[in-house]
Amino acid sequence: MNPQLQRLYDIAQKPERRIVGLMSGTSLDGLDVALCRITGSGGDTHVTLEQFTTVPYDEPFKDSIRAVFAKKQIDFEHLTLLNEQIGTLHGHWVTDCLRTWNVPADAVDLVASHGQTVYHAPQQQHGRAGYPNATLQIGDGDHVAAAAGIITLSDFRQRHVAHGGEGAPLAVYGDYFVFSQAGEDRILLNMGGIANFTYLPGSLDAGVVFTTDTGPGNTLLDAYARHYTGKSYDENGQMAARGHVSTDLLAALLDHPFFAHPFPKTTGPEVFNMAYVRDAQQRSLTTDLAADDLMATLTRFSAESITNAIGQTLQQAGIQRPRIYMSGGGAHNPILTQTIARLLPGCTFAKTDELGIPGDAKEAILFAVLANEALAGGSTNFGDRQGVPSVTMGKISFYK
Ligand SMILES: Nc1ncnc2c1ncn2[C@@H]1O[C@H](COP(=O)(O)OP(=O)(O)OP(=O)(O)O)[C@@H](O)[C@H]1O
Ligand SMILES: CC(=O)N[C@H]1[C@@H]2OC[C@@H](O2)[C@@H](O)[C@@H]1O[C@H](C)C(=O)O
Repeated sequence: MNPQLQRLYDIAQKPERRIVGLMSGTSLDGLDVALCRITGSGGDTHVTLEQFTTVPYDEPFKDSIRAVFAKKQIDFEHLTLLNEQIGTLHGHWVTDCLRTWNVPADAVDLVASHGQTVYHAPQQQHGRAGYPNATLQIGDGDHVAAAAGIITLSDFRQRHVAHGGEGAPLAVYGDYFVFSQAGEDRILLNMGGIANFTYLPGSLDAGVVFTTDTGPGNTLLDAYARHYTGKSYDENGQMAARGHVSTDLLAALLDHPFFAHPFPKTTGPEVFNMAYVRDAQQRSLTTDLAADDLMATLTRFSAESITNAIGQTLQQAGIQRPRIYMSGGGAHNPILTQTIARLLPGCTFAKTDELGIPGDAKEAILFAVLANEALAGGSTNFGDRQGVPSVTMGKISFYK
């Protein structure tokens, strides 16, 4: 037998696994690296976060990714080169982090690598007859494994798509396994570039767990902060706080087929980008809006699209007063979080940090949990519903 197969078999049988989760999201701020200790699987999963850091991307690297990111037309050679380069870099950064943390590579069982989404194309978005849901992540897992010297699971989204999903949100699985609490209806709201949420019933019934993207989180705020100030985001919502919301522009921003499409649904910067905002400004005759007013309106747009989606879900499911746990970079934006709280007066709010998981680390931890489930779990039945197929995910790369 291939000794690596034996190693994989042994890892699957261990009472406790050490897994490094890697996530690079739509904000392109850097690679989130979470060293996790995981016991159990499925509803018995228990995660201890041992170490966490974000390896920041420098500007040339961000620009290099932006050249192929969420664009219909790109330089295909550049995409091909990036697939290998990102995998190798991510693998080396794992090695660097482990060295900093004084953890030898052979004390780690697995790397769980999300890669970099470069194009997300659910059917409801591309609308092309005869083509399925599709999504593309690059940063090849074989390169991560070879550079880190650790067995790697990667490319998690494809099996979700192969079983009828849109390839996202995947957080629902980790959220259900790690954060479900008997007796408390919970919403786990993640505000990254794109926002999404998971509804976790206090009944713990996997068959009614629900998830969807809601639209933009920070992606438009970041794009315009960069445009106006050269900084990568509107720190603490300072610009938005100075501005006034344009109700005309807000109405135009909310007037898009994505928001009318039934749940669950996913999206990305392929739709929510500066061209989207410019189009809404033209339709609402607000092209000369001041920078602060535009930021205030875009922040309100993110908040309102999030709360509309949560509000509709609560109504449909007959849920009264859930507790909402926020995570992702948007949870650091007080204008965004205060607006959300104002728009959902029946709910109580906290951060996932209160549950022992730092909000900035949550998505990287999620992929460690998915890798754990691929090896040691797989028996949870989420029912035969769109959006949460009952599958495990991740492709295996040996390191030699
Ligand atoms: N202090 C802050 N004030 C305002 N915004 C902040 C602050 N800190 C972080 N952010 C926002 O959070 C973003 C990073 O969020 P995060 O790391 O969750 O995104 P991501 O993982 O790339 O996204 P996705 O979940 O879409 O993949 C920043 O680009 C910024 O918009
Ligand atoms: C295709 C893709 O990469 N989608 C991301 C993105 O970022 C947030 C939102 O859109 C979410 O659907 C997803 O990531 C998280 C980790 C998820 O799958 O749950």
